[in-house]
Amino acid sequence: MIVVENLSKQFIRPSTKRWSRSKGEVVQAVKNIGFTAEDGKVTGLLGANGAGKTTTLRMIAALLKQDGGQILVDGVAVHAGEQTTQAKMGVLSDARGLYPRLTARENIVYYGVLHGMSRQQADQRADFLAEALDLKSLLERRCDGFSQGEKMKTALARALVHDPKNIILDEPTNGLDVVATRALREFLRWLRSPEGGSKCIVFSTHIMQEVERLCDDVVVVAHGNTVAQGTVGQLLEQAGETDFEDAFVKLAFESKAQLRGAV
Ligand SMILES: Nc1ncnc2c1ncn2[C@@H]1O[C@H](COP(=O)(O)OP(=O)(O)OP(=O)(O)O)[C@@H](O)[C@H]1O
Repeated sequence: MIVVENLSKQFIRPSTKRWSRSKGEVVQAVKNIGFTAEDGKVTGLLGANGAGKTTTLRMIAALLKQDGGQILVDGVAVHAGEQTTQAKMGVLSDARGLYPRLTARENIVYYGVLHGMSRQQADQRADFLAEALDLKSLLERRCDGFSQGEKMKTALARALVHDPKNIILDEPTNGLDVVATRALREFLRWLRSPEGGSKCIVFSTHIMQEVERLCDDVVVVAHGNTVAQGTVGQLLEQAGETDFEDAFVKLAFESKAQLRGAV
């Protein structure tokens, strides 16, 4: 289970003016994000471009230090760069970061060994994940030259090699065709089921269909803030709409205008 409370993060974007004395522009990427993602559920972070989804997921994954707020993963506080919570999490970030000279299997096994698995265990797990993600024909190929979708599937298998209880996915269907997207959706449904281990899955997206088809719970993020959380049905009701896209636009953009006005 992942609990996020009052999360905030700003960046300084360096000045583009060569002789400027200013340190740069302050970008408040995350202002106040909070939500709970439960075990056995798929929680979707839904927001427009630049809403703060990736920044939030990177803080949950302990890849980036927050300025304020707290994150608990299975009751343990996340501290950026520390291993404590990383072992409990599988993270697929936007920078897929595979080693191009290694085969898909070597990439997956290497990661497993880093997580304390024996080579044999990691090898067996690579076979299992390759079967589940339709990756078998790629396992012994070097990642150099993989298509976007092939890279994504390999990176996903690598993120799941140590069978983590919590799974963080940043736009996982990016670059996947319709067949691969369906297969991934099926696999995520299995992971959240009791047979698949009742995993806690959090993923970011701006694709409405994905949210409607997969998410048990949706967190609407706008302009660095959580503006709504609930099931698709609850959000439709809250917005007074029958179409989910209309509901999202209402919740995200009308709240965004209000939040901007409040600053
Ligand atoms: N390292 C950084 N330096 C400066 N600004 C940043 C940095 N990382 C993110 N930002 C800014 O923070 C804001 C939120 O970015 P973030 O990537 O979290 O949004 P997002 O919701 O994931 O967007 P998208 O759907 O387009 O990926 C954006 O305005 C972005 O330009």
